[in-house]
Amino acid sequence: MDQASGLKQMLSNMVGRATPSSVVAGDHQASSLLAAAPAARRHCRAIAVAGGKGGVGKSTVAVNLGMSLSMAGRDVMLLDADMGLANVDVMLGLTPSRHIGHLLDGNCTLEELLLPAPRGLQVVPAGSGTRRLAQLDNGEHAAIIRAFDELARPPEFLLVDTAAGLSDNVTMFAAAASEVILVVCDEPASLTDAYGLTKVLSRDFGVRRVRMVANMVRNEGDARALHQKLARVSDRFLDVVIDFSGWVPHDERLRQAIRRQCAVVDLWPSSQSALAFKKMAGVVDKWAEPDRAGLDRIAFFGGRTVPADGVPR
Ligand SMILES: Nc1ncnc2c1ncn2[C@@H]1O[C@H](COP(=O)(O)OP(=O)(O)OP(=O)(O)O)[C@@H](O)[C@H]1O
Repeated sequence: MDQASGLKQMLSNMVGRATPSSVVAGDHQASSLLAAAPAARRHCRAIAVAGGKGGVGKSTVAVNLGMSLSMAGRDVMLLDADMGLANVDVMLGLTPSRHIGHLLDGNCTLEELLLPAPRGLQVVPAGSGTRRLAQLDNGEHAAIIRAFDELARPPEFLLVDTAAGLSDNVTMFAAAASEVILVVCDEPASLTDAYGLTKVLSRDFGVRRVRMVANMVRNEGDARALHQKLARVSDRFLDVVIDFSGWVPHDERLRQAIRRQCAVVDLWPSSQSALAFKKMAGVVDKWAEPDRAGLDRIAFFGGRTVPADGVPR
């Protein structure tokens, strides 16, 4: 067994045995957006938003992309996976009374954790200032992943806002997701950290494709140049494709929205950054179904679909 298969097997085993008693399927809060869902079966997919470096805009992209998909009529959850240093709830002005630690301790179900955010988005908060959450072991990460996979009615999209760095906290969630968005900005440390994360995901977890989003750039030319820099090195040394999946301009409106604890796509939908997120959501919505081969049960929703009647198969 090679290293990647060994790790996958290990994670798979953990997923199989680590579910806390509280992590059970229950009633999913009805989403009014379902009315907008097409009659066809809806696919459920998890998208990890990562980047390696701190401060590059991972949470910003996760929140605004998630809300843009929600505004387009999709059923979207956002998991704040920056355990112990959560900030999605702060960015959106939400006041959670419970967090993922309560789920792991068996004190609530995942459904009870869901916090309604504006525009139909549902947020799963991670605790802040909680050392225990910052030190979760892989069994606990696996239990969180499994809780989503056991939802009676999974969402169409789960956005997972990951932490900075290369810890298991990041790699577990990114490896379980069907897609990884790599947020990169035009700084050497952002490029090297993004490359480092891609290397670990490809070498140790068999990830074969990541999607790069350039953030805080001046224009599309700069964004594509940034992508070229990263793709050139990874083409040479790694067995992974880095797709260009969009760019977000540096936008003072976005900063102002954050200060007001709002998503810019909600507060100023005509701003440059909001338009970029809207366009990105259109691209993400059209991504082909991920190839789940070899991912076994380490899965946020692997292969699951929900038909328009809401009854999972
Ligand atoms: N497109 C943008 N235009 C202007 N400012 C931005 C943009 N994207 C992000 N920022 C600024 O960068 C800050 C950091 O963004 P964010 O918190 O999303 O980064 P992060 O990668 O999630 O950080 P961490 O790893 O520390 O959680 C934001 O508070 C915001 O002020």
